[in-house]
Amino acid sequence: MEKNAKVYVAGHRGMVGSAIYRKLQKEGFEHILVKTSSELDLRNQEAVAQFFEEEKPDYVFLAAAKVGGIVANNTYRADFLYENLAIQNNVIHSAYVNGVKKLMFLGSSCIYPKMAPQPLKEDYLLTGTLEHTNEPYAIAKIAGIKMCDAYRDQYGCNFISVMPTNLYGYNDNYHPQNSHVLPALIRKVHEAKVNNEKQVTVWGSGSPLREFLFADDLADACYFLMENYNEPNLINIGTGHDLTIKDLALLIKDVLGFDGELVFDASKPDGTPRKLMDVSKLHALGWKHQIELPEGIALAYQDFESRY
Ligand SMILES: NC(=O)c1ccc[n+]([C@@H]2O[C@H](COP(=O)([O-])OP(=O)(O)OC[C@H]3O[C@@H](n4cnc5c(N)ncnc54)[C@H](OP(=O)(O)O)[C@@H]3O)[C@@H](O)[C@H]2O)c1
Ligand SMILES: C[C@@H]1O[C@H](OP(=O)(O)OP(=O)(O)OC[C@H]2O[C@@H](n3cnc4c(=O)[nH]c(N)nc43)[C@H](O)[C@@H]2O)[C@@H](O)[C@H](O)[C@@H]1O
Repeated sequence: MEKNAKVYVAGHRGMVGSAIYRKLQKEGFEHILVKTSSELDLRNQEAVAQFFEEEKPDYVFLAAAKVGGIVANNTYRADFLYENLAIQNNVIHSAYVNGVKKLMFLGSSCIYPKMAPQPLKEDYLLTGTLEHTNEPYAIAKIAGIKMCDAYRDQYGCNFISVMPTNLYGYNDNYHPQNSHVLPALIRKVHEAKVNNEKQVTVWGSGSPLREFLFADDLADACYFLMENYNEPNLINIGTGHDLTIKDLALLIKDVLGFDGELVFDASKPDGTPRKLMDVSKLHALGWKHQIELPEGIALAYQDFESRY
């Protein structure tokens, strides 16, 4: 990407979008285009078409989406399907109509079959049934991947799809019900500590395994792939390491300095037993993550404390 190119970051206020925005600023890009959802609702096809017609961005990072944890996905099933399909259909099609040089679509590790072999290879897409709790969201993301590849086949568009693992970091969502596990546990452990409570409730059994990548590492990977990856088909982005939810909770207790007990709420869903990404394709290209979990949790906690 030329430093004087016009780069549109859709979702620049979100955890991922803001990390990509920071990365582009650090790399010296002069024309970074951003819009809040109240300035430009990406579900509005006409508004998106007009925006692309007027602005004609050269590159697009599509980091705008309706995003949430397992309970949010399972509660707002229609919204996760409709809003994500609408956003990505409008942005990907308008990018084609207006000759965008390259677009990056962000998917998620939940696109893979619930019981796929681990670690998850990119080829496992559509080889089995999905996890029920986030199936609408996963279907939307799979549609986005297929749309990028179809526009490449028919119109020669250089639209790439990247599949990040579970993410955390600055500007995360700490909503008590709708957030992902890592920010939710930071919030719950913090509140137990400051309120002198003796225990913290962890959803599910604690036995599922999850992989976590710091969002600024993801932004670095997105920049690297925007510069170096021009192929059809998706590419995984992760650390290649995972841990149980129970061990994650114990680590967060340790980093935050809370000595209370963990209590497990079996009424909440476990979701996919494991979704460890095979990141050999990305490593072969020459990219590897930098921030390990203990350091990342400490950084995220500092951010949480500065905002709440
Ligand atoms: N978080 C994770 O663990 C994770 C893991 C894998 C992949 N991803 C992917 O990474 C991307 C970003 O996720 P995130 O965690 O950064 O989410 P986030 O923090 O919730 O940010 C989502 C962003 O999307 C924007 N947005 C939502 N609806 C919109 C609409 N109708 N019109 C315009 N903008 C809209 C929001 O804009 P405003 O702030 O202006 O309202 C917000 O900035 C998504 O594609 C997600 O699937 C996330
Ligand atoms: C990357 C994201 O992965 C998401 O799946 P997924 O990792 O199970 O989503 P999470 O909400 O992060 O849940 C991961 C695991 O953590 C457990 N967990 C324990 N305590 C909590 C808590 O307080 N809050 C939350 N949220 N979970 C908690 C949860 O039951 C589940 O087994 C998908 O729903 C999204 O679509 C997206 O793909």
